[in-house]
Amino acid sequence: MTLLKLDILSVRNIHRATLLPSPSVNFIIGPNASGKSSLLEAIFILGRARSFRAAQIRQAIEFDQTDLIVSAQVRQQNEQLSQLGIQINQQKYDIHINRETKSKSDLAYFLPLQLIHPKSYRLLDAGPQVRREFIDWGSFNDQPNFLPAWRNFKKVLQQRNSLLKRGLAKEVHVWNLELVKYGVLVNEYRENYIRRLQPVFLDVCRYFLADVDLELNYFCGWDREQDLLQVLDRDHDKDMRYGYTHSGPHRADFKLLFHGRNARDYVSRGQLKLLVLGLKLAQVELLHLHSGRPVYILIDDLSAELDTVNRTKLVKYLADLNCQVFMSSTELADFGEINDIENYKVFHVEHGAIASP
Ligand SMILES: Nc1ncnc2c1ncn2[C@@H]1O[C@H](COP(=O)(O)OP(=O)(O)OP(=O)(O)O)[C@@H](O)[C@H]1O
Repeated sequence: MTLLKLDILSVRNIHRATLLPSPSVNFIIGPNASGKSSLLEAIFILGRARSFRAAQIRQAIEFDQTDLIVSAQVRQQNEQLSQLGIQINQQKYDIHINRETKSKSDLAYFLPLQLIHPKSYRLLDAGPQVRREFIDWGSFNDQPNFLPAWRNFKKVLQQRNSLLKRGLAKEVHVWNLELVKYGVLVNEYRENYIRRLQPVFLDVCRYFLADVDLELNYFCGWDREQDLLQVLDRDHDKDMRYGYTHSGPHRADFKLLFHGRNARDYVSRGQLKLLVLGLKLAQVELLHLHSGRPVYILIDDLSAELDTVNRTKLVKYLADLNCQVFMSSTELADFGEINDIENYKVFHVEHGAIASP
């Protein structure tokens, strides 16, 4: 799939822009505060109906404007052309794919986006929520049945926690079976995903980091020696006392072991960045391998902390991936040696205006 044409209206300092991107690598360059991240944010909004920088998507609407609009013409794998668009104002959002109204999850499934931006490098050393989101993004794209199981699990968990807070012990017991039913399912999808991701991740890492011993160590959110139902029974008094559910897939996490030790405590910042890139690119590769669905890759501010050799390697790797890539930096030289890359385009951003020479 390829984004053939992109139209942006009122996304931060981009008042109006139209782009005809390369199906391969697109370099976005410009001085600080010119609007490079805003351009990537516009593409992200088109695929996820949210911002990657602001908690409220309406913060991305240009000052003094009421609505933002991002739309695109996409060529699908079967060569069919599709139109998709999103319009957002202070109160609501409208998503359309081929003139039909769609949901956020339809959009996310239609336009799988992998975003790598400065905060992404906190994947391994931030709290577990970001790692669960990482696994869930992969599981969602990998298994169509993951999303309904995950939604049901969330609903049941909320219900159970509300009963715990109200001290309704009998009712809590009734909900345990439902929690186990969906919790076990969510966990199966996640475990299956991590199992298949691991070898792809090792391959990607071998390209960037020679000779490293790496292992993804998944924790499902409860003591695996016991059934989740037994664990809920065991935790019952504690759950009642604190008013929330202590064990279950909502506590899942993973560690990356680097020569047997927790990577985040031992590797250099550059290595940490390469490992996170390895994890994110492994997700792209797996999706591609498994379902043939290409992923759009957005990389904001590539240059920080990677040396020129690794930047050149990364750009070469991305150019060979057969995915459409958009990446930003202040200078073209920040992308390393790009002479061997075929079919790339450069977009200059200045004061919110985007030009391609
Ligand atoms: N809602 C908004 N409406 C208009 N302008 C905005 C809005 N939000 C932010 N801006 C401005 O848009 C400009 C572009 O910001 P952006 O983060 O896209 O720049 P950038 O080129 O990625 O910069 P850097 O290289 O410093 O990361 C900034 O001057 C910012 O203050």
